[in-house]
Amino acid sequence: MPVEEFVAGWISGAVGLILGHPLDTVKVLGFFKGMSFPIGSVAVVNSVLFGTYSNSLLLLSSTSHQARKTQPPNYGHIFVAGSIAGFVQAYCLAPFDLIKVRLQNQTEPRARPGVAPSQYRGPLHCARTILREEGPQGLFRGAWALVLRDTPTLGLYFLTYEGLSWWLTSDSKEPGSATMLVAGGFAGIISWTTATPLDVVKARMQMDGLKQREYRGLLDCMVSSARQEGPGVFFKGLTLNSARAFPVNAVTFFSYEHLLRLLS
Ligand SMILES: CN(C)C(=N)NCCC[C@H](N)C(=O)O
Repeated sequence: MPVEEFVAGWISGAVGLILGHPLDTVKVLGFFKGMSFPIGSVAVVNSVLFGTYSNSLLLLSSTSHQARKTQPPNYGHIFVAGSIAGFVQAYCLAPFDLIKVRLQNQTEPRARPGVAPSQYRGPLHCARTILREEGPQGLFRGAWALVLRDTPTLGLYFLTYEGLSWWLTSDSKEPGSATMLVAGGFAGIISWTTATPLDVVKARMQMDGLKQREYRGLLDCMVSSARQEGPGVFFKGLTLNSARAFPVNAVTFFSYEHLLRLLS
């Protein structure tokens, strides 16, 4: 199994996250809060994402990453391989994403005189508190919403990247850096636009375990959110998601492709 895609995915994920974390935290609350933690986790999850995608595509279409640049694989294979990767990485991502959202939602990162201290002192304390108060399943709160959010949208993510790359590159040539940046950026925007409704539901399910449980499940969360706030509630954060998705994923694919060329 080629492992260079896992290594390139790991490093490119870290590079993309650093660029996008401030906007991601503004979407949830604050700025560079809680970035140290997702750097390690999102980089690993990105490694799982790109490594699983590339090896699934190799199994489905028997074309290696290098060969795919001269002969385009079947777009159906790309979508299925991307969806498989989306499903697998969502389970790896779930506990890390939950801790990130809980930390980002804290208004007071450090105790101040006269202000009630935040519930979590950091990622490890957050994980220990969730395990103690909500049990092991507490670390997977919102996991189903994450799986439903990422499985189809990551199929679309890789389909957009491969399709645009192929369309922007003249025959039998390797995609240039500008193509990687543009195709990666649009892959990010299109996938995050379609992911936003379930991204909203996921964040609500992840915060639900904090105090008294408000939702009886994923469907109840969707129905009561729409009933209380109108269908527009599912597009909260769309602008921020899209604004951060272009640069983050442009840089992610750019660094991934160039690292692969170095490593293989
Ligand atoms: C729509 N979704 C969930 C995605 N496109 N995920 C894959 C890209 C993740 C990238 N590190 C980012 O934060 O945008």
